[in-house]
Amino acid sequence: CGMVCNNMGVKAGKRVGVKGEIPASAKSFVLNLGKDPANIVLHFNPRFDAHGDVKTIVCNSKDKGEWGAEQRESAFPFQEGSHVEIFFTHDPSNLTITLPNNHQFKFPNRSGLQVIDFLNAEGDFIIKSVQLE
Ligand SMILES: C=CCO[C@@H]1O[C@H](CO)[C@@H](O[C@@H]2O[C@H](CO)[C@H](O)[C@H](OCc3cn(Cc4cccc(/C=C\CN=C(N)N)c4)nn3)[C@H]2O)[C@H](O)[C@H]1NC(C)=O
Repeated sequence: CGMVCNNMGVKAGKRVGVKGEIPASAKSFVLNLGKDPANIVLHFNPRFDAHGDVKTIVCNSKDKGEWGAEQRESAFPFQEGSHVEIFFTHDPSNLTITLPNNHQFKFPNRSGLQVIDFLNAEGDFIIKSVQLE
């Protein structure tokens, strides 16, 4: 599995910037943000070709280990074999995700999580830097 960050202490209004490499053979990658692995406020899952989804961002949440309802985004500014930077910020109601082409979308903060302490990457993404600002 990929990199794991704990105790990040990212409060509402602060931003997390994740830089990483997407390999040429990428099918799918995940960035999870939340409190811990069982309490994910945003499961961010761009799918190049996975689970029947093609070039679709699937987002979800996990509360005490239970998945919520999926939300699909049509914007897909990702290419296999590239370097990207993705920004995440949150407030008590929503997370705002800023994608490489500056496209933004929101995902509800279903748990109302105040502080994002946990970040991990799974699948076809090699984290190069995590910036807390
Ligand atoms: C239509 C049939 C029934 O409905 C489907 O049912 C699936 C199973 O429930 C859901 O799928 C699940 O959706 C969840 C979000 O809701 C998570 O994403 C979960 O994955 C959790 C996960 C896996 N991982 C490891 C990982 C992640 C990415 C890549 C790799 C490995 C390599 C790939 N690279 C290659 N091979 N080069 C490994 N981390 N977290 C995913 O299985 C589908 O969305 C859903 N589709 C729809 C339309 O409803």
